[in-house]
Amino acid sequence: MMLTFNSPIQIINSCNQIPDMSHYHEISFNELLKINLVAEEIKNNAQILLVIGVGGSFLGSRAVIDALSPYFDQSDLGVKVIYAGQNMSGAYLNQLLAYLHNKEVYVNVISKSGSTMEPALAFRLIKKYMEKRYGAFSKNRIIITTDATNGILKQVADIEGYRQFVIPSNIGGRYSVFTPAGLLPIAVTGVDIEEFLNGAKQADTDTNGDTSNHAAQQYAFTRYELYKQGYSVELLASFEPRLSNLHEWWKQLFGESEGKEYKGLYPSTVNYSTDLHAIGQFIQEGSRIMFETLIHFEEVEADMEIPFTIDDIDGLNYLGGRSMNSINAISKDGVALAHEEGGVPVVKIVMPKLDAYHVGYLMFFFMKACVISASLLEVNPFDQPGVEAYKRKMVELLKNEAVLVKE
Ligand SMILES: O=P(O)(O)OC[C@H]1O[C@H](O)[C@H](O)[C@@H](O)[C@@H]1O
Repeated sequence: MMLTFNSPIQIINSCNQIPDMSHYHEISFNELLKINLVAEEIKNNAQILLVIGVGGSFLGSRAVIDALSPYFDQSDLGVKVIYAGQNMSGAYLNQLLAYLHNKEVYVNVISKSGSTMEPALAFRLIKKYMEKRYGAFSKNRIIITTDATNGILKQVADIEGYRQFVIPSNIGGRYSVFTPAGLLPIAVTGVDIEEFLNGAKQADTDTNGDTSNHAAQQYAFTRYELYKQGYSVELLASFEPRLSNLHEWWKQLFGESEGKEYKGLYPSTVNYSTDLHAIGQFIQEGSRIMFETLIHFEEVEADMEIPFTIDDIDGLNYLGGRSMNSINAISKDGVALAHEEGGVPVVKIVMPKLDAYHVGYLMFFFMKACVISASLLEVNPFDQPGVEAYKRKMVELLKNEAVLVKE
């Protein structure tokens, strides 16, 4: 991994208290074996794995699956992972049931607390659907990933006798992609989860040491310095469209970890080059509130070469013989130069290859940088009191309404 800064920030201090984060990626041999066995069973018996979860309980697996899957469905691809419980749309659930109709289905309900409204409601509906469709065998097709002892979902799983995976109690949702919450859905799509974990482990090793000036520390300090200079938005950008859900995962990670006590950078994201033709104008010449973090993977599989044509009617023969990825890489450099000139500081994160190992590396790097960054802001990276407030208000409103309807 290479981290470069177009406007280098001098890092004077180093962070002395980076907590040990090895438990975020360490998993026992038996647990890994169990995940791989269940993933194999799902692959052999289903076309669809329906993941029911929201926030940290689905953003991580969706990010990795999307980043490492082909763009277009392939008939021989095996199991397709789809999601529910990440919104409150009745139309979504209605159409989901119709979509599942003639496909073999497994369900993985993922909720750390076991009580989040969106997945709980979706599961109530899907449980009924699975029982109607598979009868007593539905028990084999529903897998629960939750806390080891707490929560309603844990109770339901025990009562119904569903198979269970544990999200360790000391790992919060947005940091849980290297636990069974992320690993089971990822494994089902055929991604090598051991390689994914190896990447995380290496990132952890590379960013350890109290005073060393490693990449996670540099990134965190740069963000902090820019924040102090009045840049209030960080724009995460990448050049491979299938990374757009990695952006969504990053958004939750940094947004929920830092946005509290009226502090924090607002995490925003763009996909290039698509968004250059939509929001590029604002970035170049709009309010000077943002800096940009560009992610680039040097090697992406299945590249294409630009063909020569005899007439060169479109005038593009000067690019003939070049690969699309190499042009994409130049566009990244062009973006960085133009935005820098327009007053947008640019941080570049360059990864050698888009594969399980490097995606694991990058995600762990971000997790570590996020914890350091929150400590610079002096906020707790592991809680989300603001979200709890929304949940309480919603339940209050729903309960009041229920009383009114009864009266
Ligand atoms: O896994 P769960 O307990 O259902 O939580 C799912 C999500 O719920 C809330 O929105 C929290 O703010 C998130 O941090 C969490 O990831």
